[in-house]
Amino acid sequence: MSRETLPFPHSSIPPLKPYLPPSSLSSSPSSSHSKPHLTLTYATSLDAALSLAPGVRTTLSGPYSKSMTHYLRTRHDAILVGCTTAIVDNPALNSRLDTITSLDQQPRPIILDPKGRWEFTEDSQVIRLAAEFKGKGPWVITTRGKEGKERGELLGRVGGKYLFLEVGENGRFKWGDVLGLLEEEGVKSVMVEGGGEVINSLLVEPENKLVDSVIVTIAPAWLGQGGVVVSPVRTEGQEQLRLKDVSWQPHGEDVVLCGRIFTQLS
Ligand SMILES: NC(=O)C1=CN([C@@H]2O[C@H](COP(=O)(O)OP(=O)(O)OC[C@H]3O[C@@H](n4cnc5c(N)ncnc54)[C@H](O)[C@@H]3O)[C@@H](O)[C@H]2O)C=CC1
Ligand SMILES: Nc1nc(O)c(N)c(N[C@@H]2O[C@H](COP(=O)(O)O)[C@@H](O)[C@H]2O)n1
Repeated sequence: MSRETLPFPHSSIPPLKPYLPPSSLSSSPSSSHSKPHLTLTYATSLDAALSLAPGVRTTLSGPYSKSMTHYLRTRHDAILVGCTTAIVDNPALNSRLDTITSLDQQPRPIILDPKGRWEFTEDSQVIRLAAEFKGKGPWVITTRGKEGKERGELLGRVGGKYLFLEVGENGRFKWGDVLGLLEEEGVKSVMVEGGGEVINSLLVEPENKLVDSVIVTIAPAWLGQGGVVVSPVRTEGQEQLRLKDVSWQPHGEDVVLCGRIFTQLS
């Protein structure tokens, strides 16, 4: 798997700015007690697919939008994915921009793993990169009793840790609880990258007050049926879920769509 460095995407930055957390958020310890800024960001095909199939890592972004995503990673305190993504993609979850000079510029990887399914080892990308100081040690959010002792020690050795939450009846964490926990841990901004279950569960949150901005890379490809798709369950009243304050920017062959969520009656 290629782990090349990526060029800093100078021209992408001005149009992204309105959708990003203020740069002072990360560094200011005094701006206390507000929910972390949440940016929902992912790459999709023309038929709303994130990947060809549930267990398949699929490249959608071209080089220009990929650099943009890696810039986004530097602009957030944390980057969050579901455990299936961690298991099947073995992601790095760091920023590989050629301008990175210190670990402070890297986001904290956060993995939602309520059942302790992610069997990471020292060979897992995110662990290896943390050991090499090319990324921060991951925080794994799980439920009490699902953590592993040896894995906890491994996390500790690379600067990561387990965090604990209770799940609701659906076996998932409440997003408000996840953000509350991250706020307690001093996280002021988080980019949620996926996968499908994470994104779809976030998009059906009542009134969608948790997502501050949405940045989606749309690649000029259809993946066909059977893929992991972004398609949230419609809520009572058949509301459309739409974006407002929308902007579109071409990035090579891809388009990057930015906006903020609002709901509208059909
Ligand atoms: N194109 C893109 O930008 C991205 C693509 N992907 C792709 O998505 C696929 C994986 O997506 P999915 O199978 O939908 O899995 P997922 O990555 O969303 O993980 C699902 C698991 O995360 C946990 N989870 C999710 N929401 C939770 C919540 N609210 N509370 C507690 N735990 C929660 C659960 O254990 C659940 O089984 C992979 O094929 C991956 O390659 C993943 C990220 C981005
Ligand atoms: N922006 C974007 N474009 C794609 O084409 C993708 N497949 C993804 N996937 C997400 O990025 C993670 C991989 O990150 P690393 O390159 O390993 O750091 C993957 O796990 C998905 O979250 N994203």
